[in-house]
Amino acid sequence: MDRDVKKAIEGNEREKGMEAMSACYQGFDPAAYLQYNYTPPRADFDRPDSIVPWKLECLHRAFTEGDVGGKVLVDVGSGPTIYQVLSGCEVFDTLFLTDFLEVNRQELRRWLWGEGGGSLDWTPYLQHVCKLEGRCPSAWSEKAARLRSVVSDVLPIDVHRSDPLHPGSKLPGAGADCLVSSFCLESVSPNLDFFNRALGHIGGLLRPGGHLLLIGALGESYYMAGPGVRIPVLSLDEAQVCASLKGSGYTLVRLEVYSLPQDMKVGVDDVTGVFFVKARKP
Ligand SMILES: C[S@@+](CC[C@H](N)C(=O)[O-])C[C@H]1O[C@@H](n2cnc3c(N)ncnc32)[C@H](O)[C@@H]1O
Ligand SMILES: O=[N+]([O-])c1ccc2c(c1)CN[C@@H](CO)C2
Repeated sequence: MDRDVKKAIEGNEREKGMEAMSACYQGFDPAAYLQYNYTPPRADFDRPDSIVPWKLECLHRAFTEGDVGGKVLVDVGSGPTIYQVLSGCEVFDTLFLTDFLEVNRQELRRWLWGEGGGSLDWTPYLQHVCKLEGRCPSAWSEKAARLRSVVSDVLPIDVHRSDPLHPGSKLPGAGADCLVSSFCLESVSPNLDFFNRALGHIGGLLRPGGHLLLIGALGESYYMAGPGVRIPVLSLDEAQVCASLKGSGYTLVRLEVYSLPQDMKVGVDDVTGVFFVKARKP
């Protein structure tokens, strides 16, 4: 087949895949998503084996062990959540939160700068991270103020575009010093080729020597993002995650894996594990 024709077909196939995934996300319900995943048992701060405390511990350690630093932190595919930057906001003074959907960007703005506060009370999260930092949990309002003071903007993003951030919103300087992204790439990629390309696209936002903190689902094929809103997920295992990072040129610093206890399987997805990766872009 003629090379140009093949390329056109491939390009057309990619566009169709992106359109199909975008269509899935039109029903995304931030409040439901938060209820499904960010309330007990998955977010039970009295249970050492709960998923969210595990994620917060991984992030706290990664941001505070001394090798991560700079000015700009970008969270890729923030969704309606802020937990993923509660440690990073103490290290960086310019943060960008990003998401594909306006409903999620609105949810973030409501918590950050709005009156109503948002769909979830993040106070227990702020208190828990204060404890991890050796601070009194009552310092949670100072942490909230810090986060609000360093978030520079809430930006649209599409990881399937070679330049994921819209042209107008260029990052300052040579790009981000650190990227964090949780449950995004595998949840928006129809197949492994999309996943690997998206990993490459977000890598373009990161300066050489910068760090990537990636949280994701293992063994997951779908998740519910609202009543009747079923979103397909690329099912990954640890070996594939490591292979994709290597293929994207990263140096793996650490991979940690959480296996879900039975009572963390609450019927909103079929996830079997969660990975946490700290990697460095050479
Ligand atoms: C499973 S949610 C993860 C939310 C949050 N980071 C967390 O840890 O719970 C996946 C997110 O990816 C966003 N998303 C969907 N398509 C995207 C795309 N093409 N590029 C970037 N983000 C996308 C969705 O809007 C959603 O907020
Ligand atoms: O347990 N959790 O903390 C948690 C949080 C978010 C998500 C999951 C689990 C599993 N599904 C993903 C979507 O692919 C979203």
